[in-house]
Amino acid sequence: MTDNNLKIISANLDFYYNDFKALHNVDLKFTKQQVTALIGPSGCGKSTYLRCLNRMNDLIPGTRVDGEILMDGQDIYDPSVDVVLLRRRIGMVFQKPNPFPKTIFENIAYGMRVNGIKDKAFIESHVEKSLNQAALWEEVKDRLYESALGLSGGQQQRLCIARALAVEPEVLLMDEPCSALDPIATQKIEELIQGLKKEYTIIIVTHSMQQAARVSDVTAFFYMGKLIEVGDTDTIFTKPKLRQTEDYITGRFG
Ligand SMILES: Nc1ncnc2c1ncn2[C@@H]1O[C@H](COP(=O)(O)OP(=O)(O)OP(=O)(O)O)[C@@H](O)[C@H]1O
Repeated sequence: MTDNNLKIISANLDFYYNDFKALHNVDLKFTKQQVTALIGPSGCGKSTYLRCLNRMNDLIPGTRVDGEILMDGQDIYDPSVDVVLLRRRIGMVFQKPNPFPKTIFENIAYGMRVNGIKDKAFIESHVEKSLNQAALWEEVKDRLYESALGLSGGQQQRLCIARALAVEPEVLLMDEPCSALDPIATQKIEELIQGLKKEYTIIIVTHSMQQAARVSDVTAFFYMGKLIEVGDTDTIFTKPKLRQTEDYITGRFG
């Protein structure tokens, strides 16, 4: 694999909440147009690691990062980095759908407006494009000016994905995006992830082994703040190298 295929590299990454060291020396690489699943038992540091990738942890007082994270070869923790711009390039979808209490249209248009875009036709076409990308357009095209809060949970989560895509990110971070959804809505999101990976680098935290196996190309197993094993998803689930990984994926612990 050439370095051109690598989107993000973390090297020797340590992370602290005050004196508590939550991540130890994490070395991990993310390839373009691939889905990487982060798995591991509760409290192992999956979400902490995910939030390091777009500097969301900066918002938590008393936190500290050592080591480096490079995106396209550039250190995202360099003091010269514009964090707002960074988060535009690395979008995020959270556990619970969190639409704004605005219309469906405004939820998607919001990011463009914040970025100073005023051209009405441009905004309209991008709202449609983003909703299409998130496989939601057909369901909402006749109710764009109704409140987003009237959508079902699964629709709200797809709206949040559309909102993240509307500012044209390069990477999409998803922190247990299906945990609040029923199996049908979950299936829709999983299909969506498969489609989106053609254009984006996707990193997903999931508690579901089945979900990791279904949607990801690469799986990284974390335990107690350490990256234990990473590899092709098929290999991790059928022939993991380490006993700890095998015990977790077979349900013997966690
Ligand atoms: N804001 C915080 N302040 C202090 N400690 C925190 C904070 N957030 C997480 N931690 C601690 O850091 C460790 C890793 O937590 P994290 O939420 O990253 O794990 P996780 O693998 O995502 O867990 P889960 O699967 O339960 O969401 C845990 O010990 C947790 O208690």
